[in-house]
Amino acid sequence: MKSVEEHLSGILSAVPLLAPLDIALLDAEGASLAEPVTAPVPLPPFDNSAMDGYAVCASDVMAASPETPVSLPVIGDVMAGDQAISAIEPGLCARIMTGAPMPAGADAVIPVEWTDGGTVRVNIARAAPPGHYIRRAGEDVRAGQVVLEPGVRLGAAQLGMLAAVGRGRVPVRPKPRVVVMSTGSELREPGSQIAPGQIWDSNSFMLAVAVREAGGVGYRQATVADESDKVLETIKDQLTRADAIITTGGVSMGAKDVVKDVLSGLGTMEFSSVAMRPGKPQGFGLIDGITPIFTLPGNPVSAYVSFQVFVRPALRAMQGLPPESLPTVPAVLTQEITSPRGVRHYLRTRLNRPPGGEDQRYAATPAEGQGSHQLAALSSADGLIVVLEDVERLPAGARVDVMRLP
Ligand SMILES: Nc1nc2c(c(=O)[nH]1)N[C@H]1C(S)=C(S)[C@@H](COP(=O)(O)OP(=O)(O)OC[C@H]3O[C@@H](n4cnc5c(N)ncnc54)[C@H](O)[C@@H]3O)O[C@H]1N2
Ligand code: MOO
Repeated sequence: MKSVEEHLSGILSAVPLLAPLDIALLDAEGASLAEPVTAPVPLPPFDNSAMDGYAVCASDVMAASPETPVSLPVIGDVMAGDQAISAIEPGLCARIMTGAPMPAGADAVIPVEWTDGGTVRVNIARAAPPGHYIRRAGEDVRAGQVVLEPGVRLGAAQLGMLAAVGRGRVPVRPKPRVVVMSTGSELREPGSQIAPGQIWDSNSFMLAVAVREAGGVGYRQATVADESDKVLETIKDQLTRADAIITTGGVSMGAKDVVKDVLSGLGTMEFSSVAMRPGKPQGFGLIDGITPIFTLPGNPVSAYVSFQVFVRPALRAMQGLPPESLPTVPAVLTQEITSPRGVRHYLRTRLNRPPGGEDQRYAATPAEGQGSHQLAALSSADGLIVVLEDVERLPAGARVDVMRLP
C-alpha cells in the first residue's frame, strides 16, 4: 500500500500548470496572477486632501484658537477631479474636498469642522502643522513598484489593487474547470423516483461544490451506468471542457468496476491502495498525457475525504498556488478513539470552543457514524481528526490535529 504522502506527491509532480490567459478584470476573480504587476504611476498620483476643508499655509493659522480664530479670504474651490489651483499665497486659502489636488503653496488642510464653513471668508479656530491632512503622492505605491506577485489568488482586495494601478486586463492562470461524474448503475437523479436497489446520486453534487469551494469551476456531468463504452465515451466527451476530471465509483474489487477497467489501458493511469481510511482505492493519471483524472472511490465519505486530501492540493498546484490542503487546528478529544495500525484515519468530528474564551483549544467530539457511507455524520461535521499511521488509541483529553472543513 502507498502512503498518503506518496500518492499525493505522485499527483503533484504530474499535474500540469494551467496556461496563462489575459482576461478582463472582473473575470479574473479567483484566478491566480501569472506575472508580476507593477504600478505605472505613483499612488496617490498627486498630493491631495484627506478631508473636506480648507487648503491653507500652516504658518497663517499657527495662532488660531477658538477664542482667537484666524480669518482668511477664500479664493476658490478645488473639487476631486479638478486640476490644482495654481497657487495659494500666504494670507489666502481655498476650499478643498477630499481627494482634490493640493494647490501649490498650501501646506496644510483644516477640516471644515474646525471652521465656520465660510465660502467668502472663513474663520479658522484651530492651528495645524505643515502636512496636516495631506496625502502625499506615492505614499501608497511608488511608480514602478511591484504591487502583486505571481501566484497570488485574486480576491476583492487584489482586484481593487489592479484597478487602482489602471489595469483593465490581467494575465492569470484561470480557475481549473473540473468535470465531476458519478458512475454506477444503481444511481438515479435526485428528484426522480427510485426503485428497490437504487439510490440517489450524491457524489457528483457534493464534489462539484467541493471543486467550487476549492477555487475551481465545478461542472456536474449526469451519472453514467457501469458500462465500459459509456464510461469511456463520456470521459472523452468531457475533455473539450475539462482541465481535470473526477469520477467516483468503480475502482475497487467489484465484478463491474468499469472505471478501473476502461482506464487501465491508458498510459499513465495508476490504480493503487492508499493506506488511509476512508479512501483506500485511488486512481490517478493523465488522459492523453495532458488532462488529470482522479478516480475516487464510490462511497460518499471516501470520495469527499479523497477530494480534500488529494484533489484540492492538485487543483491549487494547477493554478500555480501553494498546494496546501485544508488548514488544521489543534483540538482536545472529548472521548477515546481507536484507529487501525498502519493507516491514516480521517474521523469526522464536531469542533466546539469550551467555555473560557477564544484562547481555549477546540474540543473535538468524534461523530457516531464513521462508516464511509454515512453522509449524515459528514454533513454535520466541521472537521476531520487526522490520526497518524502509528497511532492505535488516543484517550479522552489527548491533543489532536483537526482539518477544518470549508
Ligand atoms: N472486496 C473488496 N471490496 C471492497 C474493497 C476492497 O478492498 N475489497 N474496498 C471497499 C472500499 S474501502 C471502498 S471505498 C469501496 C469503493 O468502491 P468503488 O469505488 O468501486 O465504488 P462502488 O462499488 O461503485 O460504490 C461503493 C458504494 O458507494 C455507493 N455510491 C457509489 N457512487 C455513489 C454516488 N454517486 N452517490 C451515492 N452513493 C454512491 C455505491 O452504491 C456503493 O454502496 O469498495 C469497498 N469494497
Ligand atoms: O476506504 Mo473505503 O474508501 O472506506 O470506504
